[in-house]
Amino acid sequence: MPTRQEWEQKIAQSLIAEEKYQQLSEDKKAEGFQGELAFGTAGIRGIIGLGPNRLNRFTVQKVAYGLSRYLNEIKENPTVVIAYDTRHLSPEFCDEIAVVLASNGIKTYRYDRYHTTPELSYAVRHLKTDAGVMITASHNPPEYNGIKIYGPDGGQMALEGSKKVSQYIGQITDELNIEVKDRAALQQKELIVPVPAEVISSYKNEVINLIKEIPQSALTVVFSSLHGTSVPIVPEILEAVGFSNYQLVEAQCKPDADFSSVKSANPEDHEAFDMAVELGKKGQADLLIATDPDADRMGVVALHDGDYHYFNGNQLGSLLLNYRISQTADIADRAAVKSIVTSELGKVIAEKNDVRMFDVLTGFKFIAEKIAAFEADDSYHYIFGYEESYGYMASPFVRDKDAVQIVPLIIKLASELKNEGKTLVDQMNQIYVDYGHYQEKLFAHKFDGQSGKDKIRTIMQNARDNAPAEIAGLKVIATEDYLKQERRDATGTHAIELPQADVIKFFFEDGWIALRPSGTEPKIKLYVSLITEDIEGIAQQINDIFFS
Ligand SMILES: O=P(O)(O)OC[C@H]1O[C@H](O)[C@H](O)[C@@H](O)[C@@H]1O
Ligand SMILES: [Mg+2]
Repeated sequence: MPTRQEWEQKIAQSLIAEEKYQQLSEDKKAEGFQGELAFGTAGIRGIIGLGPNRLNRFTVQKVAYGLSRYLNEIKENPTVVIAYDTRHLSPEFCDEIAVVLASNGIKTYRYDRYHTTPELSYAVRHLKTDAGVMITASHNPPEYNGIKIYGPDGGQMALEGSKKVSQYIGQITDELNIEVKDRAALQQKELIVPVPAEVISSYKNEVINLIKEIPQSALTVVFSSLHGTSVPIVPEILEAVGFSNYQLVEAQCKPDADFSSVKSANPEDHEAFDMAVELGKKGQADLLIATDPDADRMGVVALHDGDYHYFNGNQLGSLLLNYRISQTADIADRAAVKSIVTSELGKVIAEKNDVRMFDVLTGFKFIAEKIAAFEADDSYHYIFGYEESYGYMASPFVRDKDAVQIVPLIIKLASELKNEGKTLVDQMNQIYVDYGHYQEKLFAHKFDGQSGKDKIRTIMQNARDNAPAEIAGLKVIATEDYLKQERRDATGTHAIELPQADVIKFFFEDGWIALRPSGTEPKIKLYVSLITEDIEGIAQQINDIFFS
């Protein structure tokens, strides 16, 4: 493996600005050489910088070369489609990946401007390529970028495939000298070609076909792309389905790799809505909607009794699931899919409406796998999938979470409610009455660097070794350890039929908590899902037990 000195001698070819690198502290420089980038929940994600543990031209070429080795092993003349978001170096990384793939004989389609992650998922399916690549770090801070890799179904590559790609990447010993051919010659040979325009229009038509028409109402909306990829495509679709009562947060709807107007371009964070709230208040807008930079996550804030109410991902998922159930009443054998750390409320709603709810591990790739399984044995009709992390998918013309199809869907629901004199908050309260007052709270504790990784590991180990019989006064009636793949309850020990994952769940009479290290950010997460009137109080007590 190249030494740090060899890396520093080639900084001019790394796409990393030398003066920026020289301004870093020695510790920060050294972190770039501690370890290597690896697959997480959603592809490979890392800080842009110099070294094998950073995103730069050489590590991006290495991932591309590993992918090309994998694809050439499994397929004659494989093809790939690549898209990129509005982050730093996304277009440049897209170029580098296209050249490496094409240099290894792989025909590569690439978009010529930024596009959303759901459009990439769709392009894989529409062009029938063998893989897809999306250059993005999704909701992560601006100093990150990343590579999401997709399989032929348009879902993020499943564990088995990503393991093989990782093995090929690991076999590359000299990432500073990966051979590539001349880009112009590759384009000449049509080994690098633009994504046909009809792929873009065909995706939009699929969304329009899902939504049909948004009923006229007095509903008004403020929308923000948080400097990401969802503008112009979301406004174009809203106009196409007859909705023009929206205003864009203009300053935020311009691509900006520094996400300058927000502390974090993540709709999970309430501050991401600050400018939307300011604009919304001027005209008493009913809904404030924001998507994350690659437009696979959506957050919503609703005006109710004169105040703006922030929904969490579980609540939005429950509202949308309930809506999809009402929209698909004529379909038999319906199924919905959620992650194991997503609220129980969705399961109660589904099963009380004769819809089967399936639980999968965190990661939309597992929802995509479930849809593929339903199609393979024609067992169920998928109507909705979601995760508490603000990711939803209604119609499976894509196989990843898709904020572009969900924004018009939530507007359509809100518009229908508006005509009944109701808000999304009224609808949420009705769901609580009908199915149970499930409340959720998420604590995400950030621990950076290697010491942070060690601390997270200790917390998880401690929770396993000292599995409590009671937590904050709640009796533990069952424990699920997804690393051991076993559930323990009063009836004994049972196997968990899901792949291994570093997650522990403690169950109570009225809900559960889960502990899980994040796979996209240096965080450990505590998820609380309980029927309670005081989620803040009980959740804080539980958090203090594990994190004080
Ligand atoms: O909790 P994490 O591992 O950070 O993942 C949180 C979310 O990150 C990404 O958005 C993935 O696409 C989601 O599937 C996942 O739920
Ligand atoms: Mg995202």
